[in-house]
Amino acid sequence: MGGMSAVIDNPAGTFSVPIIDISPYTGGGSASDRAVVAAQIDDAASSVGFIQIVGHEIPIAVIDEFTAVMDDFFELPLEAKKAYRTPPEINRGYAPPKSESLSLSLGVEPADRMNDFFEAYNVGVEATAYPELELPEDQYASNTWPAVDHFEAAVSAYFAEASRVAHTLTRIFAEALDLPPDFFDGYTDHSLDVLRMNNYALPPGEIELDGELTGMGEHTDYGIVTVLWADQVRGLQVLDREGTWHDVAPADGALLINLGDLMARWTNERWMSTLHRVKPPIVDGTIERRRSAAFFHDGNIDATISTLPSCVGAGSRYSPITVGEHIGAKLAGSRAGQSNPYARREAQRVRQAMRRGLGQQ
Ligand SMILES: O=C(O)CCC(=O)C(=O)O
Ligand SMILES: [Fe+2]
Repeated sequence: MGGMSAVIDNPAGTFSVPIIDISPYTGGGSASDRAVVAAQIDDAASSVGFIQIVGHEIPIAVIDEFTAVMDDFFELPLEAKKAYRTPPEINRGYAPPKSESLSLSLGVEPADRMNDFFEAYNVGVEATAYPELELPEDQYASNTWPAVDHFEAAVSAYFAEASRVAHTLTRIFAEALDLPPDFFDGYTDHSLDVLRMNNYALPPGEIELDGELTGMGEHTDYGIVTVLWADQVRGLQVLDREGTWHDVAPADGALLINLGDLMARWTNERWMSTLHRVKPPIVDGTIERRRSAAFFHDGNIDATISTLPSCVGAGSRYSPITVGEHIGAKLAGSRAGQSNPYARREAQRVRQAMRRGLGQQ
């Protein structure tokens, strides 16, 4: 297939990402209102793995200020942005276009290894936030803040809100999985959380368009749950259980959430860590700019994730793993170009979808 091909439209009525109002948990609802939300989450997590949430109560002003400083940063010249690069093993700061390959986080080798054209800026939880715990400073690394007016304050304000939403979600998950309400607290009280701000844009003439170029390669997210803010420019695609990719964009005011690998491991795949990717949205032969921000709630680095007793069923598909081991192998794939040998199940699904979907790339 020569050149870049178009993104497919969703076949009408066959796939949708459910919208769930979580206000009974954020605003105080009755036990029965909450039980309804938990049941909806269980259903969506089992069938799609991507959910739109409303009632999250992140103030619009926080989101507006956050996206404005994100834009201010990405508008800087490339050389200025590169001053904020960090070594691949430190998941912080600026990542230029084509410096990462998400499909290597799955052990799927793309033809041209580093072909994801998104650029990103990462901030995360620092070891100094928990002085009594002596957390490893390479994973809980210090943030670098770019010299952009108001950036640190606006990003930190959004980070705190996204973190609150992620913790609320784990409360809902506990109820949905018939666990004690505080079940996840002991796994997430110094959670290794990272906010990745993504910008998908190609400066004219800078990067050759070829058949391999992609916005962000197919991947599953690594942790417990991702809270994803995205603008409404198309590009994000989600793989359904039958192996078909579908365009997904958030409804007005909604945040997308998706479950990561650790939740799939915990639930023995009762809940799905859904494969997704970002295709370049091409309008009149040029790539339309798109932005997103993924808040990854990954759990305590020293927590061990073993299949929940209620989900073992006929046997567990996964052996216990620590959050640190799992996230380390994933990041070595995406950021340092070392193909992840542990993601055989996900890689197999991607290859199957590639074979089945040759006409729909
Ligand atoms: O840009 C998007 O909508 C998705 C981003 C994403 O999947 C990620 O950062 O892990
Ligand atoms: Fe993702």
